Amino acid sequence: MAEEIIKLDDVSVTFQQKDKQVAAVKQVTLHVEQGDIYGIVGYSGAGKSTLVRVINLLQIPTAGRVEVNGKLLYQADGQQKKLIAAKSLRSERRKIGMIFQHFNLLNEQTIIDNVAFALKHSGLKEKQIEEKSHKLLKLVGLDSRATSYPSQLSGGQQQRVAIARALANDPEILISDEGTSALDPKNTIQILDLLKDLNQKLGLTVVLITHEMDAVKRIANKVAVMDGGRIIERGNLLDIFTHAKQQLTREFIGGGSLKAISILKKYQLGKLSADERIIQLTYVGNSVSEPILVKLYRDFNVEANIIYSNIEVLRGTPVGTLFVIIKGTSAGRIQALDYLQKQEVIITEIAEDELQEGETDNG
Ligand SMILES: Nc1ncnc2c1ncn2[C@@H]1O[C@H](COP(=O)(O)OP(=O)(O)OP(=O)(O)O)[C@@H](O)[C@H]1O
Repeated sequence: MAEEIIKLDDVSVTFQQKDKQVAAVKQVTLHVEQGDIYGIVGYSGAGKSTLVRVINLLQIPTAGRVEVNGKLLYQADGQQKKLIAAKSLRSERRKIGMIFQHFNLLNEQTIIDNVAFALKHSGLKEKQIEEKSHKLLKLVGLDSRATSYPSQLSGGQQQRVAIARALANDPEILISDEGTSALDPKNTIQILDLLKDLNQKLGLTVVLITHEMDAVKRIANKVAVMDGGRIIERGNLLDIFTHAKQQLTREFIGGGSLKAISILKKYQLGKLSADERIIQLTYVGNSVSEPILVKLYRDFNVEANIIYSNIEVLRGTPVGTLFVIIKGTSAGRIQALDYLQKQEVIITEIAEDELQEGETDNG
């Protein structure tokens, strides 16, 4: 197991507003391993920004423990609160880069000066700062625009500059707080791919806050879903994708399971006879579908009717989902599932009550 570079334990953040308290983060424990691209998704107001601001103590928690890069930054034991000294905090913060939705560049300064600005307190000489700034701009593919001003660049290019600036002090961690939310789809993909590239090239740990699951599907290896200040579900991307337990997680994942369940409900396909079951088959990489289902019939006398099929790409790997009704004797069905498991197909049985309560209409 890689080293845990971010350890938030039992962290709560409560804001005091005029006449009420807002519990933005409630007893959240989140451990991020070095080299992770950890996606944190949730609707607006779920507490994502507040939680990640705790990582570099831009937000001091009300309770809990914060350890980053092996250093204890904050700990609250009852009324006793321990906060790292201001000077050490400044130096620890340099190891944590951050990018935001609105880039936050200095508009009256050139691109290179925007990057150089972050090196002001680095102890480097002017010449070295200039060299390093060029190197950083090269890393994000923008060295040729060094003397341009932010307004002369596209949104995607401006975010690249912000990334170069965030990397100026060679951080171990990069936090992206909705870093692609203001970008069009093409620029979003380019920025996400750049983050993945930096993760691989530099071993940079990335914490990716977003309300767009597609961003997470493209680059994250782990994901946590936040709702009402809590993490309601977490895990590695494929597990969450194939075994989401919470309805909200399924809403975020979208695609496969929600659509299939809505079709099953709409056409009342969930009303099964005693020898039928609905199963979800998920397979990674290689294609399954027809030949395997034919084999179920031939070898185990189990019929399989496809209700819904879908392919998604997770971190560059195609992942197929099939919803099928299988029909056969109990023994035949057991053999069939056993066979599918041996083909490395992930099997999830869909409980009938999931298909009967309430209505979903997701297309
Ligand atoms: N400085 C603050 N003072 C008072 N309440 C705050 C403050 N910052 C955030 N909140 C409240 O805390 C809750 C969580 O906000 P937060 O910004 O962390 O959510 P989020 O999931 O990041 O959503 P968004 O994407 O809209 O920023 C919200 O109810 C918000 O109004």
